[in-house]
Amino acid sequence: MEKQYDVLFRLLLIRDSGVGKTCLLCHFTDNEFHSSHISKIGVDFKMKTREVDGIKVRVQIWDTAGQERYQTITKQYYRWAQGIFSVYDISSEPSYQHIMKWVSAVDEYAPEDP
Ligand SMILES: Nc1nc2c(ncn2[C@@H]2O[C@H](COP(=O)(O)OP(=O)(O)OP(=O)(O)O)[C@@H](O)[C@H]2O)c(=O)[nH]1
Repeated sequence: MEKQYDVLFRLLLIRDSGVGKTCLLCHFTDNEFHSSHISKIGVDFKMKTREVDGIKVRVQIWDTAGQERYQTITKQYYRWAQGIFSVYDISSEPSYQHIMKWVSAVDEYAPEDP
């Protein structure tokens, strides 16, 4: 059977509820946009594979719930992420201002060099 990918990257999307993390991911993987907002429970992921210079690169992107009540669960996923995207809503100043809260969480739970 042909190898599906040569390298795998695990990436994570974090930050406040409703900033558009799920939409960003759906657009990247499926080129879709959903106008409804159903708050995520816990975590979910999508994958996309692209060939770069003859190497099949798969990205597995984990989408985390932004609501405070799920933070205990979602922070468990920081530790094995190779990259973390900090997403905010450009039309919401508070969502931008919360950056320090999320940076502190990354410092605490992610590996040294995510
Ligand atoms: N106008 C506009 N609306 C957007 C955009 N991105 C997301 N939305 C809307 O914002 C709302 C929230 O988007 P989601 O992607 O569900 O937000 P989320 O960050 O995943 O939310 P949680 O799952 O609660 O953490 C939805 O109603 C989307 O349709 C955008 O680029 N433009």
